[in-house]
Amino acid sequence: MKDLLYKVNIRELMGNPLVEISTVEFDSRKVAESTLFVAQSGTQVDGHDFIDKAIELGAVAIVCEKKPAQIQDHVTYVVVENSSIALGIIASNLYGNPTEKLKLIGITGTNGKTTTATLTYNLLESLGFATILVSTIRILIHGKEYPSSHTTPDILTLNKIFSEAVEAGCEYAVMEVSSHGIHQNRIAGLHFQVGVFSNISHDHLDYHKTFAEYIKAKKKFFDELPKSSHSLTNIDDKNGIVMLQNTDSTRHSYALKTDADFKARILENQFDGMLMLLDGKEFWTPLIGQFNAYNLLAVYSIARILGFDQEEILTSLSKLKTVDGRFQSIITENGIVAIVDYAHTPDALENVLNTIQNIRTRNEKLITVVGCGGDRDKTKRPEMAKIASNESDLAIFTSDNPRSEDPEAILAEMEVGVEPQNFRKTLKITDRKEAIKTALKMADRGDIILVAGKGHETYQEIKGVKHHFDDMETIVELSKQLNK
Ligand SMILES: CC(=O)N[C@H]1[C@@H](OP(=O)(O)OP(=O)(O)OC[C@H]2O[C@@H](n3ccc(=O)[nH]c3=O)[C@H](O)[C@@H]2O)O[C@H](CO)[C@@H](O)[C@@H]1O[C@H](C)C(=O)N[C@@H](C)C(=O)N[C@H](CCC(=O)O)C(=O)O
Ligand SMILES: Nc1ncnc2c1ncn2[C@@H]1O[C@H](COP(=O)(O)OP(=O)(O)OP(=O)(O)O)[C@@H](O)[C@H]1O
Ligand SMILES: N[C@H](CCC[C@H](N)C(=O)O)C(=O)O
Ligand SMILES: [Mg+2]
Repeated sequence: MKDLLYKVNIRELMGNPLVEISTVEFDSRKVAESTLFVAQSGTQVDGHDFIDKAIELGAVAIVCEKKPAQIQDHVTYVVVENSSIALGIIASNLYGNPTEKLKLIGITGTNGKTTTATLTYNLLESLGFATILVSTIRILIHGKEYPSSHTTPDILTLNKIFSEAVEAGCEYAVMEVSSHGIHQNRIAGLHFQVGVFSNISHDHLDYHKTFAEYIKAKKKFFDELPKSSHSLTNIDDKNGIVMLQNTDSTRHSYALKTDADFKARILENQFDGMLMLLDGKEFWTPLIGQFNAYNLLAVYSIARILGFDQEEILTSLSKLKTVDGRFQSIITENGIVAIVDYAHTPDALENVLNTIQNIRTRNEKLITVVGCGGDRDKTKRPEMAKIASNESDLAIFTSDNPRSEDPEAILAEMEVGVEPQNFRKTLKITDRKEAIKTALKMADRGDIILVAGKGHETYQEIKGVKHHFDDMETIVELSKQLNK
């Protein structure tokens, strides 16, 4: 117990500090013999209410913020100011402080985290360095895949997988840092070498309540970076400079539109790739769209900050392919261009549609199939419907993951955003497969179908139940069936 508490800010300790601990848990349902249980207050319940339950199941030590009314003699109690921060330090001690042995890069921002993190991982691996990736889609330890349940997992899981990465010989670690993760101290105690900010726009206001609070959550990540680390920000974003205002780390910037430490420009943008001028050098990439120019520039800047050579980075970077469900496209037998993209925020949807607008000839139809997730920020709904109907020749509104909500009610909230002149350009088809089928039926050779919102996801959650669903798979299957 004493070893686990090293560097924890203790207010009061009752009982034996030398008690033998077998494992640490923050969920009473997972407690077994000799567990140290950390009670945290949450968004649904308060972990302090489960202290007795944890002791019943075998907990021998408790870390908490409030001293329980009933103290049990055989149990050690440690009162701290903030138990989720204490949990971060304990988790790191438990697993031998793995992030001190890795060069850890954390990426935050509303959009582009998965893309930037995955491309950074792919770049480092292709440069010959064993790396771990922690992302929304998957966790990869030097090529070995593990499932991922959150964008930023809890701090015990993080330390566990980082310690496995150290064992597997990894030198670098790349992870997505979500605003929920920062706010809930899921990254407490991690030793970051580089912190990256991509952008901030409308999302998660159901959780953070105001945009100012959302910005504050993201900024906290940079405020807490140590002096020895580096921070990198996109200064084309209105809040890019704000993020680094109070950081002790060494600051770096990137931009397409303004002067910055790392600069790039798009020279040509087509459906099969982009020609860019990156830090003064011409460079071809199969990735598409301005948002990917930002992502690639961020990856390049990270690699430069880590000390890699420009030529070496560009050679490997130009070989990197798109990330699953991020502007993933196919051309069907009959020449329809179908694009699957994870755009699930107004900003992302606008970016993807603008990218398509910039490349298309306008002799073809653009059909967008899109929905909005249930139990998530409701203010996104009318905005996304407005953007889709404005920018497309036809917008089909359908279900994303309704979760516990009524799918029809979500669609009704989306439709509020459609401007009167666009009414005739919209359709509402609740069943996502039917919606995709209709889009395919209405498309002819050369037309473009964008299926947005679910990207790589392989399920659809309706009334709390997850069913198998894969946008790309559905498109391929239906286009064959319909001879399209
Ligand atoms: C709203 C939210 O973020 N919730 C996360 C949070 O749970 P919570 O604080 O609400 O937990 P709670 O249910 O109130 O319980 C409080 C405490 O009591 C404990 N407890 C609870 C019940 C019990 O019987 N015994 C017990 O000990 C819990 O373990 C917890 O420590 O902490 C949990 C453990 O880390 C997370 O699994 C959980 O994620 C939920 C499932 C979730 O859906 N989160 C999403 C919104 C999320 O985090 N998304 C971001 C990405 C967003 C993005 O950028 O797009 C992510 O990083 O994935
Ligand atoms: N740099 C960017 N700026 C704006 N939009 C982007 C950017 N990169 C990607 N997008 C758009 O946002 C979508 C999500 O991208 P990505 O999965 O990389 O973001 P994320 O930040 O990981 O999202 P999440 O928070 O859901 O994990 C993409 O499918 C694309 O439409
Ligand atoms: N990480 C995001 C993903 C949203 C993806 C979208 N398909 C949805 O289900 O709303 C969230 O949990 O808000
Ligand atoms: Mg992500």
